[in-house]
Amino acid sequence: MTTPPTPSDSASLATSIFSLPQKGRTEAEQRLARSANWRFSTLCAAVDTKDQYGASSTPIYQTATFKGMDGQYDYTRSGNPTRGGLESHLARLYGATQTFALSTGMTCLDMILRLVKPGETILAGDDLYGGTNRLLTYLGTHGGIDVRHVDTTRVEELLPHLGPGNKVKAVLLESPTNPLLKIADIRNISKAVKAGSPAALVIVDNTMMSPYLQRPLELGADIVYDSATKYLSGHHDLMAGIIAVADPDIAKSIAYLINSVGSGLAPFDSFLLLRGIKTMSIRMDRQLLTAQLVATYLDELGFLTHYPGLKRHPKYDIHWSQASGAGAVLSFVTGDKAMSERIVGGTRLWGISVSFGAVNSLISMPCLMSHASISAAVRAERGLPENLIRLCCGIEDPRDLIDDLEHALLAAGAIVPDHSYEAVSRHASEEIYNHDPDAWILERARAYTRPKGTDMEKLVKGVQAGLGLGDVERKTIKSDIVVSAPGKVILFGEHAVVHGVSAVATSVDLRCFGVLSPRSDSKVALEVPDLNVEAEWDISALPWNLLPVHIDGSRRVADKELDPPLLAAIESLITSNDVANPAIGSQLAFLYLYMVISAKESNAPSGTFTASSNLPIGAGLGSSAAYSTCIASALLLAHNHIDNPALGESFSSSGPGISPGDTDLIDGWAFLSEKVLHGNPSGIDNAVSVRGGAVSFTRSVGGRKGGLETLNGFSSVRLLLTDTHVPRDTKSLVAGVAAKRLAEPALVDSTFDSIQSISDEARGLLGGQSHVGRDRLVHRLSAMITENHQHLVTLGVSHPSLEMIVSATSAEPFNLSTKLTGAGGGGCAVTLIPDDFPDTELDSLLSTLRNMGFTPHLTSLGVPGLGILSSSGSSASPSQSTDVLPTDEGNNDGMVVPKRAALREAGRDGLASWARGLGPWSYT
Ligand SMILES: Nc1ncnc2c1ncn2[C@@H]1O[C@H](COP(=O)(O)OP(=O)(O)O)[C@@H](O)[C@H]1O
Ligand SMILES: C[C@@](O)(CCOP(=O)(O)O)CC(=O)O
Repeated sequence: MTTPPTPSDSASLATSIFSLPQKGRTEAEQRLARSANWRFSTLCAAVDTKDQYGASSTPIYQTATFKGMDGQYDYTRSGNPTRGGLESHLARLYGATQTFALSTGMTCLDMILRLVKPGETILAGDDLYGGTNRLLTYLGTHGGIDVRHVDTTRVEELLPHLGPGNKVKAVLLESPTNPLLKIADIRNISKAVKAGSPAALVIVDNTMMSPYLQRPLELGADIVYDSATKYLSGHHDLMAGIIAVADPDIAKSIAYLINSVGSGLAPFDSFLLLRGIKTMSIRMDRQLLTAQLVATYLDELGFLTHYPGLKRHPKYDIHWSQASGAGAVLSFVTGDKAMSERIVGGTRLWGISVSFGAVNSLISMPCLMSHASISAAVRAERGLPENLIRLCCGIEDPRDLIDDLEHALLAAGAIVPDHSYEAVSRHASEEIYNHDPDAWILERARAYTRPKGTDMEKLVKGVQAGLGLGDVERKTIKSDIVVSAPGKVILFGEHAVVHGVSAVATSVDLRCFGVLSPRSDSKVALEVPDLNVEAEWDISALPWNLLPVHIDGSRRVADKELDPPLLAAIESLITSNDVANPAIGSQLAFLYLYMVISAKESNAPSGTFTASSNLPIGAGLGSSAAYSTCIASALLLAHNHIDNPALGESFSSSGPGISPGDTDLIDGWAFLSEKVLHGNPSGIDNAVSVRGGAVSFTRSVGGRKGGLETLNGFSSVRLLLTDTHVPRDTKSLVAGVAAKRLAEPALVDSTFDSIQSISDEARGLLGGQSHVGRDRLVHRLSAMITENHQHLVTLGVSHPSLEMIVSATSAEPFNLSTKLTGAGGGGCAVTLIPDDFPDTELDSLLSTLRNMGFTPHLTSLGVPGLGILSSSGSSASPSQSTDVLPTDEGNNDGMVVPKRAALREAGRDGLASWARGLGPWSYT
């Protein structure tokens, strides 16, 4: 590996602004003169601030106008002291006569290209940033400008377009290019253009380098621009662009345009940018070091890697003759688009995002993201591989970045362990890193090899062989399976329902969402960001020998009972140090279902299940049933035990998407998962979550017949759900009621009888056929809510926080009826809101509850049950495991991210719109 020259060794800056006369200088001018020999880092940090109070940081002049007739400033569109301070600071960094700070890098290009008139020609590179390409295309089609793309890595390609009679006004270059890191010889191109077309302007987009590493004005360019959103700002907290020019006449024309259009940078952003610039060189030093390590690592592993810091880069010498660093962006080719998607989706520390230059490291697939606005045909023509991955290094510890990338490469099957390699100890590895990072990275790369061939099956086998699994043929999941299921609110009958009493419940518009995505490394993984769960297991390390003999994997029936030895064996696999109980429950339920539904090791697919929910977890709204429904349905789909509506087997846009037989099967397995989580659940939660709508549910107990009846009169009822935020555990509350029944059978049984009468009346009133008037209906429901709550108090499952809500809502002026819902002991309360309850009082009730520290939710009731995504995302091929998300960023027309990552990142509030944007769903 070559050690590139450090940027601080670079030649001193051009000094046009330092050539002031010696005599009669002010203090500021003297300082400026002395600074002529300062090195770049010093110049970055030493900002000259002119301020009446001597502020050491440039103040923000957040004003549109300035008073008076003869001051330096009058209107911020034309000039502003904060922006002016930034611009003079930048002029020193760029070695420019003048710089301009604008709202984005693209605005810079827009201003510059307004110097080109209709009929004139722009010669532009053929591997340009997608946004540049888009603007050039627009000018070609709407501005009457002749835009020609040429390979700017070859000076001779430009020559035929130059010379007498040509109308070339602008030659637009990037070096290195983005994302292929091609190098243009800026010095020689500038010379050739000056000789052939003296009127033409050489314009360089310097964003990939920043003035720290490359200053094209010193190489003969006329205009340089940078997207300051990248390295100059460094924090991705602002957007800005900089134009730097040497020739005062060009500066005048550009100043005229900026003032006319009003594209100058706002004062606050100018301030932020100035602050970012002060640390630019130290940030970049770390970024360059990491990029060199990552590029060497990928290169050593045998990936075609584009980075001008690699000695074998075809234009290595030219690059280092004009720049003092290789930048923090590199790209590499895997040869397989689906594999690239898996790698990108498999990283954690590398954020999936467009842009670069910030303190955080980023990973992207340019063809799907930053360069999506270039058509696939043009991308192919310009040699931009669809599977190209771009990495933008930040300032994190390079060891963590390599760990994360290595993990993703392994999980994607892009590399496999090399068994001939004898690993050094972790301690030795750290020692090597501390003394010689270059040697360390070579050592890291030696531990792996790339599987031969790019064919998926070979890759899977290669991974398995690498993990010592010989020729085990695993079942594979073809592509992402995406599901969702709602929570529920029990209106009457909780707890009693466990003992055979009927209960009345409805689904609520808060859901759990799950994505089961394929992997090819013989591991199964669970990610539940809401509970900080990120766990993976080697499939071969699961206790397959303990599977009960009756499980053979071919049955279309769910197990009714848990197998305690199997459950205990799974429990022992879950590391429980410092993980909260909900996290353990979610892993147990998943792994248990994963094993019993797979039935045998060879049938167990390698995949990652990711779940996230906008239901409050453990608050009595059925979060566990929604989660259980998601895992059961996703696993059944992976095994083809139920029809996949995405494949059109049972889906029609008008008919029901999921058949009644499949619905019952999912419900059965979801119930088993509920048993893992709760011990002895009644089954009402999963019944409602799977089927949606509203139901009256009776569990079959002691030979008595159970049943499920749909209720259609629910939708008209308004309910308020209030979360106390008091945590509780359904399993122990249910067990507590069972214990009370043993201790006080007469009291508990008579309470159950009373609850049964309430549920019976509610079923009659809400079944849809009741002829009772509206007022009477609401009046009866209110009375029954109050009564049912008292019975739950008798059963010992209320909580002071719930009683506070009951009192607050029943007090004047509200006079409303409230009960706990679900297991109680905290969790949520439900309040009936009559039709004529005034909005003003509702607002006042909501703020009363909030002031008490509770969170009220008004949600829709009786919503659809289990949903399965029917769009391409869950069908045909692994390469479709991504979402196109609309984005406001001007860089691209649509950002594509793996579904799993999108789900993780949607956040509680973004889940519903993420799911809506995915495409059509089939519901039970
Ligand atoms: N979105 C989720 N992802 C993973 N596990 C979950 C999720 N929601 C619930 N669980 C599991 O279910 C348990 C909560 O169940 P429970 O106490 O019945 O609450 P709820 O009344 O909300 O269903 C959690 O402790 C956790 O183990
Ligand atoms: C208490 C119970 O009746 C309802 C479940 O309540 P929760 O949503 O887990 O709080 C238990 C059950 O029916 O399984």
